[in-house]
Amino acid sequence: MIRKISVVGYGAAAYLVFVAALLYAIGFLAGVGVPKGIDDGTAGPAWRALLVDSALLTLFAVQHSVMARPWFKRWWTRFVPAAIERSTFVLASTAVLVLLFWQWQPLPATVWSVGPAWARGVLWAGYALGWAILVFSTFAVGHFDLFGLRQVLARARDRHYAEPGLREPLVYRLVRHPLMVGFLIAFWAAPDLSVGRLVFALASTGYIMVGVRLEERDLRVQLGEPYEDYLRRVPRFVPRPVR
Ligand SMILES: C[S@@+](CC[C@H](N)C(=O)[O-])C[C@H]1O[C@@H](n2cnc3c(N)ncnc32)[C@H](O)[C@@H]1O
Repeated sequence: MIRKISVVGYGAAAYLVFVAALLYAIGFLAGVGVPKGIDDGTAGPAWRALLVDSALLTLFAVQHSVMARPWFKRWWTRFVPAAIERSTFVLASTAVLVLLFWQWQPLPATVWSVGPAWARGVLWAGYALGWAILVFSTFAVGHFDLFGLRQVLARARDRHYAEPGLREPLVYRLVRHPLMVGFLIAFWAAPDLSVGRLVFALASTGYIMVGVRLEERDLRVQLGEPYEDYLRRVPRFVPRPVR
């Protein structure tokens, strides 16, 4: 009983800290409502900031790519109980994000600053829309599986947890990676773009381009012909025009 409570508690704690980190990310990029935004802090030499920021972004990409691969999951579930594997992934992602928010070095020089109030309004709306698409897509593809909650609850009920098969709800019928589309919109819809935010947006966009290909390669193996068919029917990022 104590073991089951600990498993559920661990899963719930991992989920809650991740949600907190995601909320912080929204404020961090926008530079509002958080103690330290992406352009805050004392600007040191640009070369040092570039080095530190690139290292932080690389750490996130490596953690996310390696820990999400099936071969890594097979290996480390020999040490970590399968029920908390996803929650531990979520917790590790949060730890890297916190490190990034904390250690990010500002590069505050302006790349662009949009003048007209209406255009700024459109970009702020785009920023909000990007995050909304992202959150909506997590629920479409399986919010509770994605963040490890279904896995810990299955363990608490002595039920077998089976990974969900191919899903094509709502937005996943329009594009294969709506969640990443949400990120891309949020990263680029900036009324004011500093060099630091440009570095963040460029590196994240590059990583998304690589990350989705790794995910698709795994899903081809995992889901077989139905996924091959899905790849043929549904575009990666940009919906096909309605005919
Ligand atoms: C963070 S989500 C991102 C999903 C997708 N790349 C996107 O941008 O919307 C990653 C998880 O979604 C799962 N996934 C992606 N597409 C899926 C689909 N069509 N049906 C079921 N699971 C999917 C992957 O197996 C992976 O565990």
